[in-house]
Order: sequence, then structure tokens, then C-alpha cells
Amino acid sequence: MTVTVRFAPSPTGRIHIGNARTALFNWLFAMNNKGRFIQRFDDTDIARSKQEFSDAILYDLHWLGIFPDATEYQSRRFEAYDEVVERLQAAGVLYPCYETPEELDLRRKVRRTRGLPPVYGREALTLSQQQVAEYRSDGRRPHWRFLLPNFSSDPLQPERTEVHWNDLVRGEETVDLASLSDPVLRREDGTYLYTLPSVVDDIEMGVSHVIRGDDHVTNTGVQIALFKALGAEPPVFGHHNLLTTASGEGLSKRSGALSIASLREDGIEPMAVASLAVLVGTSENVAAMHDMPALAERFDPAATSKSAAKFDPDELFVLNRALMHHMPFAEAQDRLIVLGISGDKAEPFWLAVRGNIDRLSDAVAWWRILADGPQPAPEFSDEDRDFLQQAFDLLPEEPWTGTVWKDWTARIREASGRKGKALFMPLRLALTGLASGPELADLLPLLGREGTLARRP
Ligand SMILES: Nc1ncnc2c1ncn2[C@@H]1O[C@H](COP(=O)(O)OP(=O)(O)OP(=O)(O)O)[C@@H](O)[C@H]1O
Repeated sequence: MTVTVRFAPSPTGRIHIGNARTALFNWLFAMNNKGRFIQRFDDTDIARSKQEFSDAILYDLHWLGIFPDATEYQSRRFEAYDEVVERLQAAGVLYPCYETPEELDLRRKVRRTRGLPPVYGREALTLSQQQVAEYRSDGRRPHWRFLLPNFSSDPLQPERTEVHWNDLVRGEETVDLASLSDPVLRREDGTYLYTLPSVVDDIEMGVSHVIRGDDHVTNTGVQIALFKALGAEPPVFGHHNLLTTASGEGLSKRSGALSIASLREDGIEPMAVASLAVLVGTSENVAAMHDMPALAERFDPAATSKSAAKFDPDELFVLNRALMHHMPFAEAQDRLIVLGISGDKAEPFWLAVRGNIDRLSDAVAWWRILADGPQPAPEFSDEDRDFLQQAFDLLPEEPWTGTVWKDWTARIREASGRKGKALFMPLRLALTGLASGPELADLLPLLGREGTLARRP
């Protein structure tokens, strides 16, 4: 059996880091099992779904390193759903209801006061033909509920109230259908809620594993019942924990918080985002993985914790720095060219600065310092100024060898008697204008003798 997974967001906004976790869990699971990944847009809510959001979600997924094998849109598949509705109606497990939301609300209150669970009491099943005719002549149109197989009053089949599955992430799971209302699958206006299109597509698209957030655990109980009502074998399910903001708030596409687009704009590398999105809230150590195959090796759905995990963007910078630190020039080269960093010096420059930047675009500031000198020009005490005059007089003639920094500072030490910070800090400030940064031994050859002397205060 080919492993087939899907990521099924509603295109109602830009995806956030939590959605990315779901997409990546599916992508890595497919990678590890040589499977297929279907990108499926849950755009049945025509009013809120927008093509521009579907396009933006695909863009964000590509940026993260996810390349779907197929892309599907539920809004183009209504005929398939209509057919299944007819089958369920014919089987007597999809029944019409005429209650208004206010009537349902009132019933729930009554049930609560009687100490009954506030679930739908299936009153629609007992309507007389005359009542139905009256509703219809009043202009009411039915919404349709799925008759859950939760006949808890049947002493011979008590197990029918419970749905069990072995969750890829959470292990043995049970949902008791007796505690749920028969779900509405289709609204009065003929539009579909999430439950039915998702099941129909999973069957028709051969989805073998459904991996999604644990906000769907109860849905899974209902959907397994629906798979069975349609005579289909349910897929394997896995529900991972949800991510929250660092202060514990939930995420939503509509709020835009922690969107993949905003992280990209902040200059974070895709593999820093992917590594944290996948490894946070698991028993694995959080570290920046260099590429998707390396992350796939670290990925184990069963290592995921059951409680929500906080996503702290500050951690992204730590991972980003680690990626920068080890990024080979060949990988950075094209992006550096776009930033105006090219020529013979680009490679030694990159190797000199990569250990001192948070994100790739920070290299530009260092390139400018080397090209144009410190801005603004640093200020020195009279004592340091005298020291620097003496030091610059001792700069070796060219051609320079690989030991020029060592040779120069040895001469300065001997002539001035200064050592340690008293020797290095004025030199660093004179050459770069900053109190910290890349090794001066690496920067000096990039400046050359002329460039170095131009920094004499
Ligand atoms: N905070 C989260 N952490 C992890 N996964 C999440 C989170 N929020 C949603 N998901 C998962 O993302 C997938 C797509 O879900 P969906 O499109 O409903 O996103 P949403 O952000 O919950 O929705 P919206 O904000 O549009 O209501 C689902 O599998 C869902 O479980």
C-alpha cells in the first residue's frame, strides 16, 4: 500500500507556524515512507475562502521545502459530495432537521436543567408528515444530520457507542459517540461542513494516514463512523499537539500571528522554521537541521508530547545563527550576489562573517563596513589615539602572508607594551567601528594594506 497523506487547511488567511507543523509532519511522514503528499484546500466555505490565500499557502509551503505531489480544491468537487449525500439518505443515516438555531438553543437549556447531556435529542426523527409539510410551507429548508451509530440503549451492543483507534501520536484513543450530537453534514443552503467532504476525499484520494492537530480528535470519532457508514476502511489517524504563542495564546490564520510569511520577512531561514516547528513539543532535542532529509531522520510522530507546546520566536534566532554559522559559501553565494556581495572577496568575506550574523542579510552591514569604513568614525582618547598611530606605523608591507595579523600584533605588543584587550579593542574599533565582530585576522586580508591604513584615526 502506498502511503498517502494530505494537508488540508482552509484558505482563509496565511498559514501560521502551527499549520506548518501539521504540513511538515505529513511531509516528513511521506518522506520516511516513500509516500505521496496531497495539498488539499478545504475551500467549501465559498464566502471566506480565497484563491489568493490558496496561492499564498502553496508559496509558503514551497518556501519551507514542501512540494506536493498533487493539489486539490474541495470547491471543485461538490458533485462527488452530492452523490454521497444521496447514498447516505437512501441508507437512512442522513436525516432532515428543521430546527432554527434559537429552537436548538432552547432545547439544550431544557436538557441541561433536566440533568441530560446537551446533545441533540433526534427530535427530527419523530416529526409527522404533517409537521414536515407545515415547516416546508413556512419556507423552512432542512439541514441534514448524520445518524451516529450510538445506540447506547442496546444492551447487546454497548461497544457500538465507542469508537477506538490506535493513534500514530497518542496511542490508544477512544471517543464515545453517545456524548455527541448527530453532526450536521449539510446546511440549509446546501453547503457542506468540514466532516463529509473530508471523508469523501480521503476515500477517493486513497489517503492512508490522516495526520493533523489534536483539535480534531473528536471529529475523528465521527469521521470513523462515517467511513464505516460508507463501507470504507478508515485511514490510520495521528493527532499531534497544538502550538501556542510564547505567552500561551492559540493561533489562527485570521489573526496573522506567527505567520510563515512574517517569519520569512524577518529573515529567518526555512530550515530554522521547519526544525523548530517539528521538534518543539517533542522529546527530541531542538536543533537546527541543515536540510529536510536530516529533519526527516529526527522525526518520530510517537515522540510528540500530548500537551500544547509554546512556540518562542526568540528560539528561531538561535537556530538561525547556528545555520548561518555552518552555511557553506556555495549555498550562500547566489543570495549574497542579490545583496550586492560578489567578486573575489565574496568567499573569504562570507567565511569571515558567517559566525557573527543572526541572518543572512546582516552580512550587508559587514560588507559596507569593509568597503566604506566604520560609520560613524569611532572616537578615541588621546592615549588610544597615540597608541593607534604607533600601531599603524608598524603595519607590515605587502605582499602579506597568512600570518599578517599575528605578525602585526606581535610588533605592536613589543613596541607599545600593551597586550590583551588594551591592545585589541582600539584596533577593532579603528578597523570596524564595533566592539565585537568577526576575527580581525580574517578581516585584515580583506581590507589589504591600503584599506587598513585608510582606517588610521
Ligand atoms: N496551533 C496549531 N498548532 C498545530 N496545528 C494546528 C494549529 N492550528 C491548526 N492546526 C492544524 O492545521 C491544519 C489546518 O487547519 P485549519 O485550516 O483549520 O487552520 P486553523 O489555523 O485552525 O484555522 P483558522 O484560523 O482558519 O480557523 C489542521 O490539521 C489543524 O489541526
